[in-house]
Amino acid sequence: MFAGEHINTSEDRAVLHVALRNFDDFKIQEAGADEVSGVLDHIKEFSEAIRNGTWKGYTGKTINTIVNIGIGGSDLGPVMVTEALKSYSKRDLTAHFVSNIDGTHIAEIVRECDPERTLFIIASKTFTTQETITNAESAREWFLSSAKDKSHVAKHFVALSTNTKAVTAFGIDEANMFQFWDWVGGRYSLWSAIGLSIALSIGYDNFQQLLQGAHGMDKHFKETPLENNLPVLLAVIGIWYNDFYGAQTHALLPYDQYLHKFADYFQQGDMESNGKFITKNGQRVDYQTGPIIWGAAGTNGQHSFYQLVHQGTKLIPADFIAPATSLNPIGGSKHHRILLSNYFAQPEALAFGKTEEEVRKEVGSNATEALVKSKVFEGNRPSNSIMFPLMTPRTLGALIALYEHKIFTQGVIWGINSFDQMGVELGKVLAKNILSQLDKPADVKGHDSSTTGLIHYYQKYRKE
Ligand SMILES: O=P(O)(O)OC[C@H]1O[C@](O)(CO)[C@@H](O)[C@@H]1O
Repeated sequence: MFAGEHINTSEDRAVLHVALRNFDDFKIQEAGADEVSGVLDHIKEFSEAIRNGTWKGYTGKTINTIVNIGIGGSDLGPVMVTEALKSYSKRDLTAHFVSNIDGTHIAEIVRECDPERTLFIIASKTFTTQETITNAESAREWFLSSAKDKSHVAKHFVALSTNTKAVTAFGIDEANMFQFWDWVGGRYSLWSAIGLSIALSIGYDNFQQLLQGAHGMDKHFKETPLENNLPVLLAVIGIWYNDFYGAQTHALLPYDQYLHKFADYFQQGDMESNGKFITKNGQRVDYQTGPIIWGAAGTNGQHSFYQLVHQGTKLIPADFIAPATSLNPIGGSKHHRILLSNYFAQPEALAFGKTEEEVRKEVGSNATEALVKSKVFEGNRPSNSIMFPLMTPRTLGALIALYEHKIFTQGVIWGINSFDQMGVELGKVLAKNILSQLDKPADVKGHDSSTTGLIHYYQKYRKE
């Protein structure tokens, strides 16, 4: 990866998100790698102009709302990071994120926007993604219904993409396009121009700190012997439970409200990378690959799904993640001490459980056998605990890079290509065909009876 070899073999591409946060440390030979700092300068200049109010909207007012329109890697990273670093954000610059093709998503967001003061950021590596382009067109329509004049689009729409031709065809000025390169995978793109909404929200200096933190983890990953290498340790522990103990899922459980989108983010990061049954050589694997990633923040999960984690029939390895210090130490950090007492208690309960003997002592001799058994915790349920001093941009950068390299290491061990995503294509192709058949029942052809029946039902009951 660091050498710039085309390890994304199916697409014949290098995988160089590490080049986006390199700071001239590693020598990387790949077209575009020397353009990274130029794009960072563009991000700096633009984010400062928006934040200090020198960039004005079409009526001369400053921008107070940004709307990132993107999906998958062009959405989840910016959403997760702006939430995680909200404490560092410019509070009078509201950030919204539109991703879903469901019109409700954009309709509800633009309700909260003033066209004179809103900047739309169209984030799409390919600039062909149906959801993003449709949402962007609707945003432009909404904007022009107030602004009237197409020349005003330049003040309110920018693009983050590798596809200059499609961006200019959409009507966005090339000067308002932030470039990146095909060696940046979508789910590894928050470090690139796709991070513009992050820089706008937390400021360029903090964005740089985020990159620095990731770079620190890159160096650790590249230079540390395997037995002390954090991404490698996480990777092999994960493989141990996945491949040798039959664990189907892996839970990400941050005890930090700011990380409430962390599991969503790594659902794509991990499952789109390692959800594959074919090796790089085209063989079908005869072992398990990527786990199902899921999770939720804080103690909320304890009051919903932890019952199954503690006493269910499934083995669920989990990562518990927490900062030692809260950015909101209200009540003299009363909340944080309670939160952390739970963060410490849960892995302990999972590991050591409660024996039948202990339960008997607790419930007394009058308790029924059924009650005794229902209170037993078998224990021996595995978890990793990750703790850091404080949530800062630098720490978050390192934390994200830790998981990125964990996923990469697992992919290498499983012999799969963690950097393509062929599995998302079939659904897209079928949907395109179905879209062309939705108008008339007579057009619905070539499907199984279930699909045909469903489309006919829709055609009968839809109201235009
Ligand atoms: O940035 P783009 O090209 O719009 O793609 C969005 C997302 O779609 C995918 O290609 C497939 O879901 C992701 O890998 C990617 O992050």
